[in-house]
Amino acid sequence: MPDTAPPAVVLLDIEGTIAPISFVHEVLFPYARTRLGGFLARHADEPDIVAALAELDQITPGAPPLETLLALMDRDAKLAPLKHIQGRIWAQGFAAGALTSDFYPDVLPTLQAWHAAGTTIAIYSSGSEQAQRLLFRHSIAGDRESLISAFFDTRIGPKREAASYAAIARSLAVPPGAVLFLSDVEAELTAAAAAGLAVCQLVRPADGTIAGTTHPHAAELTSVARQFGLSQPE
Ligand SMILES: CSCCC(=O)C(=O)COP(=O)(O)O
Ligand SMILES: [Mg+2]
Repeated sequence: MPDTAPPAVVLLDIEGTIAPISFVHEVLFPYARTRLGGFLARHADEPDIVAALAELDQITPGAPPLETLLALMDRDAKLAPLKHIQGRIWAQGFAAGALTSDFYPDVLPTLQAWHAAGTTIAIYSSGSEQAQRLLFRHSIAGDRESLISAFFDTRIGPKREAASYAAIARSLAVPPGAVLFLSDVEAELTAAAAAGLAVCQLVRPADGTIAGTTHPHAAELTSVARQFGLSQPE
């Protein structure tokens, strides 16, 4: 057992941490990409889409929105307006039953055990808050959104900047040291550690993640639970 108290809050990344990279890149991203043109044709006059396109226009002034969004998708840009539009398209896919979220097998049972033990669980992903909620609502085990107390996206700040993690701890009203952040990306963990969070890298064999040398690592959430004194699923 670890000699420090278990974290009060576990903050989790999505892609590569709780959901396979292949699901995000081979299912979600293509789903949004192929429907983007039709979506814009039907929804470009809705207030949230007008706002997202206006934000994009500040990045690439005067460029056609469809071309800009496709180019941003091609380089996997983690920009809030792109993420908002992807989230809106995925919402239609989930509602139609064309999409079901894919979590690693250890994820939902372990989150359930942590939640039952009173650990606060929060998400921090580049995906929009709406998209994050959809993922939990449409799990293969049914609606699991209630496991999660807070959802953070890049509106709170970039994932590779320490200030974002300090802002998340403030928003959760806990000291940074009470939060354990889990991600597959070393640069995100380094930023979180600089803000005073405890961190652990998820090194998922299925994703081919390479363990860094700086932070503790684990192949599954059950191993995270062992290392940090959190509950185990039954
Ligand atoms: C429904 S969540 C989609 C995740 C996403 O859009 C993405 O870019 C992955 O980013 P993460 O910060 O979770 O690695
Ligand atoms: Mg990730």
